Amino acid sequence: MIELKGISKKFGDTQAVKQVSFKVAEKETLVLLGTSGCGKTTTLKMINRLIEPDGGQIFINNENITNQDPDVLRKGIGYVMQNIGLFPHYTIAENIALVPKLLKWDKEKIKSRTQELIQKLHLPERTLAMYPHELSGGQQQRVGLARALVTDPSVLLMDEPFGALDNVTRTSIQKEFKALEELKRKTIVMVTHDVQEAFELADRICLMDKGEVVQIGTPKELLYRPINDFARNFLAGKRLALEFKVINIQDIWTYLPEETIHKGESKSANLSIWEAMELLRNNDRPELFVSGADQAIKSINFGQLTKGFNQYQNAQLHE
Ligand SMILES: Nc1ncnc2c1ncn2[C@@H]1O[C@H](COP(=O)(O)OP(=O)(O)OP(=O)(O)O)[C@@H](O)[C@H]1O
Repeated sequence: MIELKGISKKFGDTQAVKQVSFKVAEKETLVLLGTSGCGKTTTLKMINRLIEPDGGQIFINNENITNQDPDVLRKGIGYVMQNIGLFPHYTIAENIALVPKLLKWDKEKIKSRTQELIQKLHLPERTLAMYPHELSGGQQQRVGLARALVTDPSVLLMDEPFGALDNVTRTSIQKEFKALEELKRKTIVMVTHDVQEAFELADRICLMDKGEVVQIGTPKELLYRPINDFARNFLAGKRLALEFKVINIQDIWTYLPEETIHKGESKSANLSIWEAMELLRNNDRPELFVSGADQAIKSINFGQLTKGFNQYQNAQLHE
């Protein structure tokens, strides 16, 4: 659990962070979202004391971090830096082994954990002997993640972890990231300026502006209950795409046709509207069978899907 209470930081005359407070529950992913310069990175770096706040308090697992030795604190927190930050003159294996060596792990333990991680992150074995510049951006990003995960810390801080990637690589790594079991056990604070990415990966989003928190809430809360014009305008232009990603079949269940009997294969109602549309687009048949709570099955076609979604959307906006 991470808790920030009234955290502030000034650089000269610039109030980079002003009275920021939030709580991140165990195993939750909180995404700090906002335009460039709004104080996201400064906030993140205060959690591992790379920057010291001028005021306020930070607790990790109920312990005030100012009472901890910063080096010990940092060794216990995984950190994925902006622009990856691998050491250019160290091999990939050496880059991953940095913190385990500081913690005096024996060679065998480092080797077996490194092997485990590169498999999970789909990095070819031969990359271990290579240097960062010999790897693609996507591969470097995976190494950055491996380095942050190697000691299995319960807390992970990620600063624009996919920022250096082109759109296609970015989308595929985001998907893998979401599916990685190891990350589901972690309490994560992640920084991004990319709205789509925030909505894809966050349990809750902390929207920031000019060093202050504007709104903290689930993706659905930000979409349907924006607290002010800034929050509303921040999502403008991307609303529909975000709704397709955030809303799933279970959400619109009551607006879909009656249940049916079907013995064959069916898809889970956890499918997002977007995923359901993709499946329907690539389906041989015009309908898709989805199974909701209590194993109830519904058959939906494209028209029924969009109608159900529109009804759900109207209900949200007029609630
Ligand atoms: N070391 C520093 N010295 C002086 N000013 C700084 C320093 N670090 C950050 N700032 C200023 O503090 C403000 C917040 O910066 P910060 O890097 O936290 O924003 P950000 O939201 O992470 O932006 P970006 O996405 O561009 O990294 C900015 O105005 C920035 O110029």
